[in-house]
Amino acid sequence: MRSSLFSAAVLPDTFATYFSGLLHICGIVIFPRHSRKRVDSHSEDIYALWLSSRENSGDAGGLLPPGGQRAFSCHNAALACELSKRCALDILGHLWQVHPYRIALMVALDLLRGVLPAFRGYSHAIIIDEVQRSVLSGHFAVEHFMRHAFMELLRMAGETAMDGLASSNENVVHASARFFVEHAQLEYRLRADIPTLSDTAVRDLLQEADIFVRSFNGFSSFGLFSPLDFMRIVSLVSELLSHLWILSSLTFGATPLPVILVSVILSALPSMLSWARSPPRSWDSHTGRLEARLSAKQDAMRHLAHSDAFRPEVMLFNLGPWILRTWARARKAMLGLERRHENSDRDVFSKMISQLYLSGAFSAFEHVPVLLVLNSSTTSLGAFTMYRNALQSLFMTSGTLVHTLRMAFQSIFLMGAFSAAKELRPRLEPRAEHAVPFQPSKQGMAISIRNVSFTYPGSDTPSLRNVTLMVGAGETVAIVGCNGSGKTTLSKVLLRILDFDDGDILVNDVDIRRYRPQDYHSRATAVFQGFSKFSTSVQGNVGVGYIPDMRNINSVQAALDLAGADHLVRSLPDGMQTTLDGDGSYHTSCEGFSAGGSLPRKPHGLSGGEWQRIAISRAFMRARRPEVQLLVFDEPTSSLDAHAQKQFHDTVEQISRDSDGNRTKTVIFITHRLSTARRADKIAMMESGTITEFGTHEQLLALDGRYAAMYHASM
Ligand SMILES: Nc1ncnc2c1ncn2[C@@H]1O[C@H](COP(=O)(O)OP(=O)(O)OP(=O)(O)O)[C@@H](O)[C@H]1O
Repeated sequence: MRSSLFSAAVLPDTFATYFSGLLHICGIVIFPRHSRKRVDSHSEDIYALWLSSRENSGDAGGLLPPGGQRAFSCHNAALACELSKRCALDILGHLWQVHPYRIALMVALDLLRGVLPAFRGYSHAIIIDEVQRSVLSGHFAVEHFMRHAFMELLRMAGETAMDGLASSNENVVHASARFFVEHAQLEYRLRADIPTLSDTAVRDLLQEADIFVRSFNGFSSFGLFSPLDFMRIVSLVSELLSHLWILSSLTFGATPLPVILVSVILSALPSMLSWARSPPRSWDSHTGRLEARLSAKQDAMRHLAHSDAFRPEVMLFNLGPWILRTWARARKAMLGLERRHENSDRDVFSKMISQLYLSGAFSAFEHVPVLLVLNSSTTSLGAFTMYRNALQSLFMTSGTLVHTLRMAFQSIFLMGAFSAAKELRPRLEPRAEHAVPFQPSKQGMAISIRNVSFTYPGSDTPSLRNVTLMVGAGETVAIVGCNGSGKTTLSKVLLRILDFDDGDILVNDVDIRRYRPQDYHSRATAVFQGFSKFSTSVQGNVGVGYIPDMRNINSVQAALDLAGADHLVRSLPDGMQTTLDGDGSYHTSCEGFSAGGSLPRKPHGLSGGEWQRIAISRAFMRARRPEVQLLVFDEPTSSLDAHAQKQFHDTVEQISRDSDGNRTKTVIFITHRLSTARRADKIAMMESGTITEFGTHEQLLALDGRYAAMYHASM
């Protein structure tokens, strides 16, 4: 199953190689040889490693639920190391390519910021010592004191500026990382077809991958931890080392003055850089509205990508690239706004004043009363304070480091899920060596179904059993039968929405499995039984039937006219731009999905028949196109009145012929109305998942079987 689902992971670049080597060394040093061997022998790819981590939950044989915390065992640690080697580089490598200097700056600043608390301690100690000296000698040296106070202020300003520089740099890198992971998330979600999604392990994988993506927004179930937060480990380690250094230098009597000077210089440098940055730009109320609209647009696209309800339409009409494009445009625009926002906020002076660590400075003086008590002591109070603070910080930093490492450990498995999801190969996609381009035929699709069987995953009863059906190019075939006899399932198998377990389907004499789904789908159109009702404008609802013409009012109007929905649209308050009350969870104006720029209107409800006309219009958006050779209608007129039904069938008849009256499209429609079925060239009678009778209306009546009985009963 694994080899068919996943393509080979593509790694590494130079940056990746460097980290890979580093992690490999960690693997050799940290983890015992026997646990590494277990990983090597049982896991060939990222998916296997991820799966293995779920199996090792410690529960009696059970799999961890998606998002479940992995136990910190030797085996899991080895898996984490292996996963890091293979996956961390995927994201970091991408970021490195986009922002090499920013990443380098980020690491450098994190290292520096880790050392700052130690310098802060030194600086405070010097001031305290100065106060101690003044009190003990009875002589208050104003110049000395002022110099130290000035140095301290400079240090604080430098520290604040460095924080500002670090956070603005991190924001840019973070925004890129978020774009990268969210784009990848949409891509793998849109790529996953229904057969792939029917695998529960794949669903769990996608769920964990989604948690990972959310961690970039700070919504991870493991807290605010994303791979970028791994940098915090660098910072914490450098802080830990600096405290250790203070403790050892105090213990061995080193002088703190040079350290303070280095601190001041290092702190002042980023401050200068920060001041030299570009001036703030404006941020008006219009931007807020724009931001809300962009955010709604992204939500709408995400919803389309994630929702199972829309999946058949998304697949058939190949909405994936359009969804990705629309989302990416909105996301990029949003990032641009955020950048503007951030720039306008960058009033360095006010930020510096507001963020100055004044309480830290004042805390240095709280020891003065202690000094008065200890005024006979020969011990420097500054050294005593610094020693005590360094010790306290050492413990606090160690605690934070352990906590951060634990979060990082859990995050690695989510990252594994994300990387594996990116490699997910849809089940309907043929292997490259087997794929062939669609073989068109002038008369429409010739379909040959032989002994096809199919059972829905998780079901014991086959929904299709040994189905055999021959549909000639340009023929119209009606499929009839009782509820649950397998008609819809057969139509979805034919449309490559579902796969089949056994048998063969040839389309224009080629195995249907050799056609790429996207290629095949572009040759067909359909009205599904449970068609999607998008909560957007009429234009958007119809336009998704053929994305290139979505914004073309004339094309949309022509499709509405063909479906007899023109009267309906005229009666709506905003005509084609009326927002409909569909079954989506979003009510928003999306690009091409409703009136651009305006706020969402109150959604307008439609009757079942009216919705059906909208769905038929959607199918008609592309039905007339020459490349479309198959029209499938699953109960398209179940809610339409008799006149509308006749009109629909007349239109289909007209669409399926060229100007000379020759058939150019094959039509398959599923219906319970036998009076309608008799219009077809041939009728297939389905019972319990198989075709029991097949022929013309007259032939089936002459057969006097099940169809004849149903027909007579319906008259
Ligand atoms: N997602 C599913 N999972 C499991 N079984 C399913 C699923 N969808 C349909 N089935 C089952 O497959 C069988 C055929 O269903 P299908 O929808 O193809 O019937 P139908 O002939 O189109 O029925 P109707 O005339 O009511 O639309 C039914 O027994 C149904 O319960």
